Amino acid sequence: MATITPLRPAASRGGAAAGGAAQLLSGDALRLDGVTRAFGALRAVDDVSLTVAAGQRYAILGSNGAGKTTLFNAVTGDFPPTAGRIHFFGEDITELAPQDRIRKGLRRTYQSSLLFRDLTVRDNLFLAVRGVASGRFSFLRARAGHASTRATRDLLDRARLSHIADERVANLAHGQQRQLEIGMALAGAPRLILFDEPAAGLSPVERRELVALLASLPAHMSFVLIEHDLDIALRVVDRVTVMHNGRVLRTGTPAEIENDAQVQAIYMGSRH
Ligand SMILES: Nc1ncnc2c1ncn2[C@@H]1O[C@H](COP(=O)(O)OP(=O)(O)OP(=O)(O)O)[C@@H](O)[C@H]1O
Repeated sequence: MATITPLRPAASRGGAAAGGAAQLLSGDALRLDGVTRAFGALRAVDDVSLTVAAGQRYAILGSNGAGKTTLFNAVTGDFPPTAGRIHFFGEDITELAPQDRIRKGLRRTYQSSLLFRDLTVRDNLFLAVRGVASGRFSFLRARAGHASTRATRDLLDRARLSHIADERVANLAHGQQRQLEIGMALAGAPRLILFDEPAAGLSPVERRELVALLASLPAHMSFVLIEHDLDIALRVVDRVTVMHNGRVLRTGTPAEIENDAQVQAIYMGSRH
């Protein structure tokens, strides 16, 4: 297997060299202690413990049904854990409603698109900005120069979509739609974003654009990525957890995971 070089090693982002950003990068963004989610007799997530440091980029790998999306649902509160605790920047959020987790700076994207297909790229981002700001979606147009309009312009830049700002979403290529979903997750200064298979269905060119977009996210922003494409996952993250049958099989650096015999046997043998 080819050696994969991370685009931005963790050491280049944190520590004293980061100056004012160092404070933002201290501590843990997310800590899971024995998180379990049962559906009847099935333990879709079974006693998972892991820590995502502030500013860290993290990947969850695993074959179909390993429990990756269920783990995201436990963190966001969509399907709260049936056992275990979740801490977000030091605060226990296990019992919080999903909307309250969003207010604290937690975001996610979904495997299936939640975009408004008949609206433009700009309007989708505008609604995301307004939704986060007010705690609900607002269809009122802000006047030009309003903070929401400025924030929308900033998101267009961040998501690398300024050149198609006024295009209807229905007319976008699949890769551009996934970029837009990432742009919407960036609304309202998130502290941690959970990306659920952002590269699914993308062409090789679109995958390169996605990797560049993820690598360009602000250094203080932590993210956790579910990804089947190992090359993408290992290029953009600092740390990896491999899940199997709801449990943690292995946690380590991309290089450790890449060279782990058990991971290769269980995960890479079934990779698609
Ligand atoms: N709402 C639910 N009710 C019952 N079972 C569920 C529910 N959600 C997930 N499961 C089951 O939990 C297990 C883990 O599913 P999950 O979607 O978390 O896996 P995954 O690793 O994300 O898989 P994939 O890569 O295919 O998305 C599966 O057996 C699935 O059928």
